[in-house]
Order: sequence, then C-alpha cells, then structure tokens
Amino acid sequence: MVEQFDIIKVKLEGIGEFGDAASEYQGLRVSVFGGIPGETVEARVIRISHDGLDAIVENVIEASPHRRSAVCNKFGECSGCQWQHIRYSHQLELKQEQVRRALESEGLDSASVQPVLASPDEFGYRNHARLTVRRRINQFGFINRVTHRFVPIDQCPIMAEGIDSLMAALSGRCAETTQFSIRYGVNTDDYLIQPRMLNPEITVITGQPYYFDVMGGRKFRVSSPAFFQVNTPQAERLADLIRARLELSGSETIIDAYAGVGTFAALLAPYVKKVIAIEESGAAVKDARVNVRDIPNIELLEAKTESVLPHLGRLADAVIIDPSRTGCHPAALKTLSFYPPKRLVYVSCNPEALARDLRVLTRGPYAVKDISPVDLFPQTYHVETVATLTFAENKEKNFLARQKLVLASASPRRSEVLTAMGLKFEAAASEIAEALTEGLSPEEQAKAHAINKAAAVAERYGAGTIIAADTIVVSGDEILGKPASAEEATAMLRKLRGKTHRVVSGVAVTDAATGETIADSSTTLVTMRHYTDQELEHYVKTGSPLDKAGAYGIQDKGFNPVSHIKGCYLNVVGLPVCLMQGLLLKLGVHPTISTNWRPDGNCPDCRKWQCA
Ligand SMILES: Cc1cn([C@H]2C[C@H](O)[C@@H](COP(=O)(O)OP(=O)(O)OP(=O)(O)O)O2)c(=O)[nH]c1=O
Repeated sequence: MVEQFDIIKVKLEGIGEFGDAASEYQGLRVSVFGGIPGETVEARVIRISHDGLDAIVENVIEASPHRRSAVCNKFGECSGCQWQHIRYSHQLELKQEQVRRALESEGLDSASVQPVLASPDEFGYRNHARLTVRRRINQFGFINRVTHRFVPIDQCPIMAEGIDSLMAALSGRCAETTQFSIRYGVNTDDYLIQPRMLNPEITVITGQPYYFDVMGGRKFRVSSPAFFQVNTPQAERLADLIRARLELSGSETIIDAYAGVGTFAALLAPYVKKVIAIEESGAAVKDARVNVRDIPNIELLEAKTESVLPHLGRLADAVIIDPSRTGCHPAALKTLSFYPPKRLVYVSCNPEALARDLRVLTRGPYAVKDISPVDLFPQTYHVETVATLTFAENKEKNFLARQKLVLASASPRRSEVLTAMGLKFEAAASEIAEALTEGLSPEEQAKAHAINKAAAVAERYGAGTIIAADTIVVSGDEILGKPASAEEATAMLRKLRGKTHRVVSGVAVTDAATGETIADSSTTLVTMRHYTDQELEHYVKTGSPLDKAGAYGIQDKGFNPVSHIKGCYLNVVGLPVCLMQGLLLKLGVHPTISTNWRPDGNCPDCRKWQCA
C-alpha cells in the first residue's frame, strides 16, 4: 500500500493531466510534477485520490536530454509553471504532441498538426497576475494546485517586468484584501489593479476600471472583468496567423464569435468587407464599442453566440470562433453545420474540447485543412490552437441524410419522450428477441441489446439515423427483464420493495447508410417505497407491469412505486435523453428540440440540452 510522502520509483511515459509526466505504480495512475517523459525518477507521493497518485520529483535517476534547471527558485513549491525544467524547444514538441493526442483520441487524423509557433519571449511575457493575500503574514502569492499550500511571491519570472515592479510597490501593503489582480499594458505601461485598496502606504494607483494596451498597432481598452490574451506580442502573431488562414480577398463578410474586447475584429476589419462581432459579456462589449468605434465595417452584437448564429444564417463567408475552455455550445455547432461558411477558423485554448468539437464539425460538412498550435504560455503546459476547416460539399449530402430520425422501438414511453422533446421521428419496432448473453455485465448487456435493435431497423431503412434503447433492472446480481406473467410480476415487485436497485439503459445510435454505430449506457439508482401487498396486487391487476423491466413504471402515478432516485429519471423510464443527445452529437446529428421542452426529473445532463 502506498502512503502519502512515500518515495516511489517510476518510469515516466507521457504527459498527463495538468502537464504532469504520467506513469503507473502498482496499477495506479501517477501524475509526476517536475518529470519529463522518458525519464526514470524517484518521486514523493503528495496526494492519494480515488483516481490515482500525485507526486513530485525528488531525484532524477535517468535524466532526459531535454532537462535543464528551473529559473525560478519557487518552481515546484509553486505549481503555476509546470515545465520550467524542460528546454523550451522540447516544451514546443510536447505541446504539439498534446494536440496530436487529443485529436487521435477523438478518432481524428493528426497529420495536419503543424509545429508549435514559439513565443518571442520565453519569460517575462505575462501581462496578468492573479494573487492571493495571506493577511495574517501580510504577504501575497500563489496557491499550489495539488497541496493547496500558499506560496509567497515577490517576483515571478514569467510576468512582464511592469507587473514585477507593481508587485514590489504592493508588497507587505495588501492586508486589506484577500485577492487582487494586476493587468499591465506591455506596449503602453498602463495598468490596472483590482480591487481598489485604501492603504495610504501604497504608492501606485489601484481600482482602475480599465487599462489600455496596444496590439497590432491599435489601442485596446480592457476592463477588469474582460478577457484579453495574456501574452500580447504572441497574441499579435496569433491574429496574423488567423488572417493568413482565412485567405481573405477583401470582399468577405466574416463573423467573429466570442469576440471579447474586439481585438480580432479590429485587426481583421481592414482586410474584409464586413465583420460581425458577437460577444455575450456586457463588460467586454462596452470595451469593444470603444475599441472599434472608428471602424465603420464592424457590427457589434451583444448576445450569446449560440442564440444569434441561427439568425445570421449563411450570411458569412468565413467564421472565427474562439470559445472559452469548455468549447463551443452544441447549438452553435449545430448552426455551423447547417449554415457552413466556406472557411471556419476555430481558436481554442483546450485541445480536448477542440478535438471533441472538431469531431462533431467534421461529421458535418467540414474538412480539416490545418491545425496550427501557438505558444502563448511558455513554461506551462497550456497551448492555443488554430484549426482551419473548409466547407466540404461532398460531405453535406450525407450529413443532411443523417438528420432523419428513426426510433427503433415499440415502447410507447420512448415515443412519448421524443414527442415531448418536439422531435420529428418515425417509430419502427425492431422485433428482436432480447436474450441475455452470459458473461456480459448489465451495462454491456443493455448496450448490446440496443445495438442489435438499431442494427435490425437500420437494415430496413438504409438511410437516416436510428435510435434504439434497452432498459434492464438489476437487483443485486440478478437482471430483471419484463415479467412473463402476473405471478412473475408479483415476485419481482416483492423482491424490489423497500430496497435500492440499479436501472441500466443502453442507447445506440446508428447511421443507417454506413452502419456506423455509437453506443453507451447510463445507470440510475432507484429506491422503492414499502408498498403494501394489497397495493402491489392491485397494480399487477392493471396489467401495467407486464411490458416493463422490473415489473414497474416509475411514471405510473397510481402505484407510485419509487421512493427516490439517484441519477437520470428518463433513464428509468427507458430513454436517457442526456446520453442520447451526446451520442447523436458525436455522430453529427443535431435534432431540433422544442424550446418549451422541460425534461422530467432533475438530471443536470438532460437539462443541459434544454436550450440546444
Ligand atoms: C424500470 C422501468 C421500465 N420501463 C419500461 C421501459 C421499456 O419500455 C421497458 C423495458 O423494455 P425494453 O426491452 O428496454 O424495451 P421495450 O421492449 O419495451 O421496447 P423496444 O425494445 O421496442 O424499444 O420497461 C418503464 O416504462 N418505466 C420504468 O420505471
């Protein structure tokens, strides 16, 4: 058994979460801070959690040729930089590899991933510091991500010099606040410190609502809540790269979605006929209004990208999307697939979210032309990526054919769920026999049944997307299907009474034209109430239990057999909408859901689709 603070010897294989080197120890996943793939190290275990170990290098046994000494004496104690011990050229190789791996894990071709565009400055590039204050000791610093320990800081080598001097002016004088941020205009010397501090010993101004910086020869106002790239000179090169990828002729109308304070819109406006810039943050839009007021060919819209894109239709020749870490909203992906511009440039700071969204877009009418990572964050594992997609006419027909839905089911409940969602679909019974296969787990069993149902109907249809599901009740180790008789129904209901069991639904979606199938399962824990024998008998007499797994319907109001559940309600009824929608999206299918639809139950994942 490994214990906290033990030293373990591990061979490091690759890069894992948060930029740590990844390894395995006694079957456990290990994340090693301060390691480099290919090295053998002794590492101290810092944290043990359900999904593995976090450790930090104590001693390098076999060093990588890419190892160097970290510049900062707080490296390791502070987790803000993860890669100071790795030569910069290798940091860039690792970032390229990270983007490649993210694409491959979504089944995408990674051949088009270019070498990473290096930052002009390896250190001293950051224009934004967010600091925590320990009032007791009157010091500010950063919090270590793993240990949650406070690390006092008076200088930081990745910060722009201007930030270091502002930190010096604030040192030992910030005890009135618990957190503050400094933003600095590297090309203007302007700055912003928030919140406002009242200590008279502070010699710099604090509490400014905004500051200015210059990018690409233009001045930009940035207010405290608004986003601005942290590496100004490299952000200029990012803007140049985006312009190059758009291959503009000057006659285009382009959409800049998630436009922020209007940097890309302003820098691209001279090269196009019109820019429509969309931004939902009120503070950023206020800045953008100031920043683009002298540019007549920019139209600024304060709105959510996913809400406004459908109204813009095919207006644009090219679209730039630069969403937050979580990626693009499914509804925005849907609009982009139905109204494809000739060119789409997706700028992302999260390779996993990018890969997931690219998978959806390339199921639609797009082909990936180029993937260019850009290093905005040296010494860290973070990487910005510019993906260029082009409209692929040959894919559009298949994409549109796939949007026709067929529910492979005779279950009235499943039809009701889809109807309530406002979906247009045809229902066709699969008529397959649902025999149990020995050795399969309930999840595998439910999935296998769903896949078989979808396949049977796909063969009959030949085109469109087939949706199938299978629901089973698992009591202890026993799988309960539909009862064959009233006696069996009674026995099942007695068995389940007052206890908790699992309901597993498998869902499969199949592209009938190609046979491509994606399937998964969802589980809900269901606790039954203590119904009386009399209630039970009366319920069985209604006949309702006979077409239901486990002999009950959670939705049967008269009997009301369920005390409470943990998980998705619709999963128990037979069609977990959350799971189905995710699978459809992966297949490149974007059903139109009624805006009035409210999912039954409290499943947060089902509710996520409400506004899609
Ligand atoms: C547990 C439970 C199941 N059920 C139903 C859902 C399913 O219709 C049924 C489980 O059987 P399934 O084999 O999943 O489905 P089915 O045979 O009714 O329909 P088809 O194969 O044509 O799609 O049990 C409820 O309606 N409420 C519940 O609370």
